[in-house]
Amino acid sequence: MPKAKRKPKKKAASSSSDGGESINAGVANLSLSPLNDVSPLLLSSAAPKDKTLSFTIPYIGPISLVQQHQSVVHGRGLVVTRDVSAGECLFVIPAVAAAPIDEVYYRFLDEDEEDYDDIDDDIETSNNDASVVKKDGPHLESIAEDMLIEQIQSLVDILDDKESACAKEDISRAHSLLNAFVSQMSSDEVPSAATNEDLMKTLLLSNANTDMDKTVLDRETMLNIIRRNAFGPDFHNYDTVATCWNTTPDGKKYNRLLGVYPLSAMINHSCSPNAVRVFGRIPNSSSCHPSGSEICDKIQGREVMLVHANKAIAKGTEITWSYIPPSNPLNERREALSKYGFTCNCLRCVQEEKALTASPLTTLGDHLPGNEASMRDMIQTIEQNLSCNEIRVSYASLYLEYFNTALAQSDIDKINDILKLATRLHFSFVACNNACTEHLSILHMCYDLAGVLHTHSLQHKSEGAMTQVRFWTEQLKKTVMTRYGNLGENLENVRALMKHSKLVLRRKDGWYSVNDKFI
Ligand SMILES: C[S@@+](CC[C@H](N)C(=O)[O-])C[C@H]1O[C@@H](n2cnc3c(N)ncnc32)[C@H](O)[C@@H]1O
Repeated sequence: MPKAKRKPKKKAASSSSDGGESINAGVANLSLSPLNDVSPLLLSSAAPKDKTLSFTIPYIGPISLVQQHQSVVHGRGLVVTRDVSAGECLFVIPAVAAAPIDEVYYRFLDEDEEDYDDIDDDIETSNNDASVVKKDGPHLESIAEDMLIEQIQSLVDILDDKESACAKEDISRAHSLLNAFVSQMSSDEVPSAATNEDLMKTLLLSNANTDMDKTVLDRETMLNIIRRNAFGPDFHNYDTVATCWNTTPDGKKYNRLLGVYPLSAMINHSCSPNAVRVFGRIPNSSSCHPSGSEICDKIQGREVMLVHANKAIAKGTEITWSYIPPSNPLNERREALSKYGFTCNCLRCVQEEKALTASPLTTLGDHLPGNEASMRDMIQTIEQNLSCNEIRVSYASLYLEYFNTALAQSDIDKINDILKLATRLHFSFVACNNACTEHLSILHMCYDLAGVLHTHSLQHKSEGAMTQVRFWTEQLKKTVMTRYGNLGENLENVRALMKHSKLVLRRKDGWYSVNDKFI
């Protein structure tokens, strides 16, 4: 199915001077009660089985927002306020505004196609039934964006209606949203206003009673900000979600489509980051204990972003994550990041540049897609001439492609060979990009292959491969717990999460490598 591609979402540079402080003030106002464990949020919409677990949302952990700080790579950024260990939760926040999945789903199924004709030029019709119109990814994306704008508009109306007794939480969300938007505008674009409410009205209300003859944040500007800052679907792009919704009777298995998270927009990029984010839904139960119970009612059933450290972070160090899929070579990452308006000079980029310059092979030749021998040649070149963690991680997609092709006609020698290569790749991921999507893919594959070797050894009464199985179980468990939190140290939870990530990552045609989106 041909797709009209949207530009990747871009995070904008921000030169506003007041946005950071306002958001900082917002953070200070949030509840700071001790967090025991939020990881059950990831597992189901039901209440956690363990009644002793409690958590506080929003949870703001050992982080602080700083501006023009020596340890921050650019502008504002988040730093940790104490030493943090791998897997520790840094913060958990709900979206300030989000496209509610249920409503998007029903609108997706019901919406009159003509409304989206302008952006949707390749609607697929079913071969069997010409009356069934199948809608595609761009169509779905525009529904999600429309709904997000509606949400934003309803928050704005809250500020416009001073008489109404709005919930404290809604007003604070509206202020957060304002800060998020203002922070994405340059200072000369931001009109002067006496109060936040006036500024919000000036920026967003079409009937604003202000001196401005037109709203500054019109629909197009708002869409631009959303596209640069909102977080879209994880694991999947809009096309895969649309396909699932078109083909599965009860296809509404996705939790979240598009949300704005102002605090997260303060995080700068690194190709070798120290943080990773996942999403979960707050259970519809009374088991969350926010500082105000009014907030608790409001956030039940809502999606939250959970951010964990993926390695140990020393006090005062900046928190970073990757804006782009991390397992691309240096030149491709640079090109992708140029759209965000900067060149990354993180340690991984520097090391990779050094390795490529020092080697007689400054570039690696193209491999023939699907050709096992040519992929193997390229991997051999890497292993013999350029072997370092950074290079290996940067060619992880090639390794994955090779593994998938080679495993299609697997024999035991090949499996052993692949496990050896994958072991090196695993440790390179631990060093450069611990617990990212591709890392989990590799680990699931190794775990499965160790199982195959073990079965083979039992059948052939050769030496058991149990040590391999134990090793990969431990590696997988550790990585899952880093990515998704400590899961209450509950092995059942870890298993459930491992099952979940395997389901998402395993495809009919092999292990999944992320091309245009990342999680
Ligand atoms: C989401 S914002 C991050 C917060 C930003 N520092 C601020 O002050 O608003 C993204 C912008 O920060 C800058 N940025 C992020 N990571 C960077 C990096 N590694 N090197 C240089 N600039 C970076 C870029 O201007 C990018 O468009």
